[in-house]
Amino acid sequence: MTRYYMDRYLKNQTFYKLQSQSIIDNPDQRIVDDLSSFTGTALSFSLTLFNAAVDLISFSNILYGIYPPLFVVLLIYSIGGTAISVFLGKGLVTLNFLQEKKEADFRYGLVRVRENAESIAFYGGEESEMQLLLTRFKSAFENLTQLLISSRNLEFFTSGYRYVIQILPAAVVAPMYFSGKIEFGVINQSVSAFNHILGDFSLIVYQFQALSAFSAVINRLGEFDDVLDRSNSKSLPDSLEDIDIIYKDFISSPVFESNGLTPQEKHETLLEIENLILKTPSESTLIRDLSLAIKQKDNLLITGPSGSGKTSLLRAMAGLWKTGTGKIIYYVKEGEDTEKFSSDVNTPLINTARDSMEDGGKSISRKSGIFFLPQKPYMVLGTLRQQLLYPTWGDDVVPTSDSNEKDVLTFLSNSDDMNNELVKPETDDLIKILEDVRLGYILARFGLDSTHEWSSVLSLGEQQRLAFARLLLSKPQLALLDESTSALDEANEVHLYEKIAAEGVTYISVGHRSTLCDFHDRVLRISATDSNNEQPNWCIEPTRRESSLKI
Ligand SMILES: Nc1ncnc2c1ncn2[C@@H]1O[C@H](COP(=O)(O)OP(=O)(O)OP(=O)(O)O)[C@@H](O)[C@H]1O
Repeated sequence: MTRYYMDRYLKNQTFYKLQSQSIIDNPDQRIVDDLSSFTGTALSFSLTLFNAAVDLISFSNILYGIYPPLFVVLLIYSIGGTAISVFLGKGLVTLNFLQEKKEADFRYGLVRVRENAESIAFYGGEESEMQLLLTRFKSAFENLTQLLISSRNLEFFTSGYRYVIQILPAAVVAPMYFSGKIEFGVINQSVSAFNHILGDFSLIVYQFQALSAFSAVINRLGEFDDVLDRSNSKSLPDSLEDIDIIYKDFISSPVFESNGLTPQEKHETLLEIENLILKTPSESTLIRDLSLAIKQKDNLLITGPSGSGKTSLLRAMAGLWKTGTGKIIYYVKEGEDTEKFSSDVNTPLINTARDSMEDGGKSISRKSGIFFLPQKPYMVLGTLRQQLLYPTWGDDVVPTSDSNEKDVLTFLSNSDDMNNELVKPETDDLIKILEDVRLGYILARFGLDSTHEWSSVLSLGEQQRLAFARLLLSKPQLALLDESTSALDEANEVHLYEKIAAEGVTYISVGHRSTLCDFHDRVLRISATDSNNEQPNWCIEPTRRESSLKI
């Protein structure tokens, strides 16, 4: 079940949608704790139910044989008891549900302190953190108090229910003994049979607290399941308003003659954007009517004031945001995704991003030789080698310490071959790449195979260079760089751009620095939208480098 839920959670960028739109609380807790309680409790309840059924069949015969009315009274008593306990304990389901949520919120608060330890320490924010955490803890504690009070009331009833009835079998059967109808041993026999049947009929009363916790778990899992289904469902059509991401065969891409200087050289288009209107999820327009084409080695710089929508444009290109209209067309090299793209040049197979991503839930970048470097460098948990191989050779990110482990837990291993096009780099290649991005010195410090908290032990600039090392290893056709050199000095910035250009990677960068113009051919300037003005809020200009080439 864990594998099944994680699969759907990571498919189609569902984890991103859940997080960015705050659709559901604590999915991690649902996958770890709720699944564990669900399977454990479901198993133990099934066994209890089975035991009760066998018990009931065996002892009903005995009791019914001794005195049938006793059996009927017992049945009525347990039905009444069940109804009262359901009435008394009905609040427990909600309280258990909230308890799970509040404890998970508290735990998440502590995780955030751990993850942002340095920033909090710099701010000296211990007191505020303490207050925030105490608020969360208090909320969980108060809910637990309510839960205990409700449980106590229910427990009073359950105990009374259990003991008050004990006198009944003896009281009913004893006169029969004194009148000589039955033998003495039958009194004991009837008390024992009575108690067994009472236990079987009173399953709900005795297990009410466990059952209410179980229903809270079922509610949380059900809610999670619905959200995952909605996010992954093929049957849900994208609204007509959505941005379409389309893949076409690279061969079908329009061929452009390059700028008059080298007429014999031809450049294929890698990306076309047609009439794109980009909106935030809250529907405010960021970019109006954008159309552009990116051909090979035609590097574009996107600039504009903070908050104008530069990163959002990359989000739309990555398929993370779909709000708006228009088309984003990628021309993918033949063979990059042979099972999906027709080799027939005349009838190139077109897929929307939705269809494409349904196939094993792979992201756009994984499918089509496109590499995104996000604004916040991301360091995976693991060794330096795993940092470098991420995400292109993602199956190597999880080391198996025990060679038998894979055979035993086959259902846990990922059968998808993540990238069979590219040859996996050897140790020497990794060392060379580190030196290429001027990170050779961290090898001496950490080695390739020791595990560290990389986002703490590496500076931001080092993490950005490591991200470039990943890019260079993946050798994509097109790289989308979101302020990915913002923490670097100019010398390193120049060096990295020269490296990716030398690898023949076409790139689109987002950035504010004027020095970036030197590595790009055109600039797309986005300005803030004005609700009174329906004109496009962007323009494309050649950079100084491009202008000087023309002169
Ligand atoms: N999940 C979201 N829901 C609603 N609005 C959002 C969301 N994420 C970002 N925005 C808004 O969209 C606008 C554009 O954000 P974006 O991150 O694209 O800006 P940017 O141009 O890259 O800015 P910067 O240069 O500061 O990085 C901002 O006004 C931001 O507040």
